[in-house]
Amino acid sequence: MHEAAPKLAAGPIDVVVGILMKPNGDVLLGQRPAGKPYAGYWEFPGGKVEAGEALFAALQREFVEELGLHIDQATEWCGVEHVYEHAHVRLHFFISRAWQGEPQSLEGQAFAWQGKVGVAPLLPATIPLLEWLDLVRYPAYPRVLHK
Ligand SMILES: Nc1nc2c([nH]c(=O)n2[C@@H]2O[C@H](COP(=O)(O)OP(=O)(O)OP(=O)(O)O)[C@@H](O)[C@H]2O)c(=O)[nH]1
Repeated sequence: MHEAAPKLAAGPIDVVVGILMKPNGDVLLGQRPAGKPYAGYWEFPGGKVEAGEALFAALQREFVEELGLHIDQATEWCGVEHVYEHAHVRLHFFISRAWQGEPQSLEGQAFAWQGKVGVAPLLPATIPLLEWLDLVRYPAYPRVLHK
């Protein structure tokens, strides 16, 4: 008799996240709307990558859907993997300093431009990013200095 094959753990879900950064270092955060896991928590805008979709295309799509913004250019910044009780996610964080339009609340969510981030609570996997942001906030990143 064969034993039942062990259930394979679901692989991580790819999520793209965009940090819009103004020249003065302010970044845009949104509050998760009712009905989603962690409703009311603050996050950087973004969402799940669809099957076969390129990361940057997914980022552009999410910003159009959620905020009515067009992202012209973004830099892939860092990746964070996190296991929540509802999902195992692999987050791909981008920084964009080039977009068109003003954010609109297309999903009824609140949003806020923040220098030192003062909104709370933040999604757990996003909390460490706030400290790392200070590394890239003011100079154009990456910046190479010459003698
Ligand atoms: N957008 C965003 N998602 C984040 C961040 N940090 C973080 O852990 N996540 C996680 O990444 C996942 C994003 O999924 P989502 O449910 O918002 O994606 P979505 O907009 O495509 O949702 P949908 O499935 O309702 O269409 C969630 O599990 C969320 O907890 C963040 O800073 N921004």
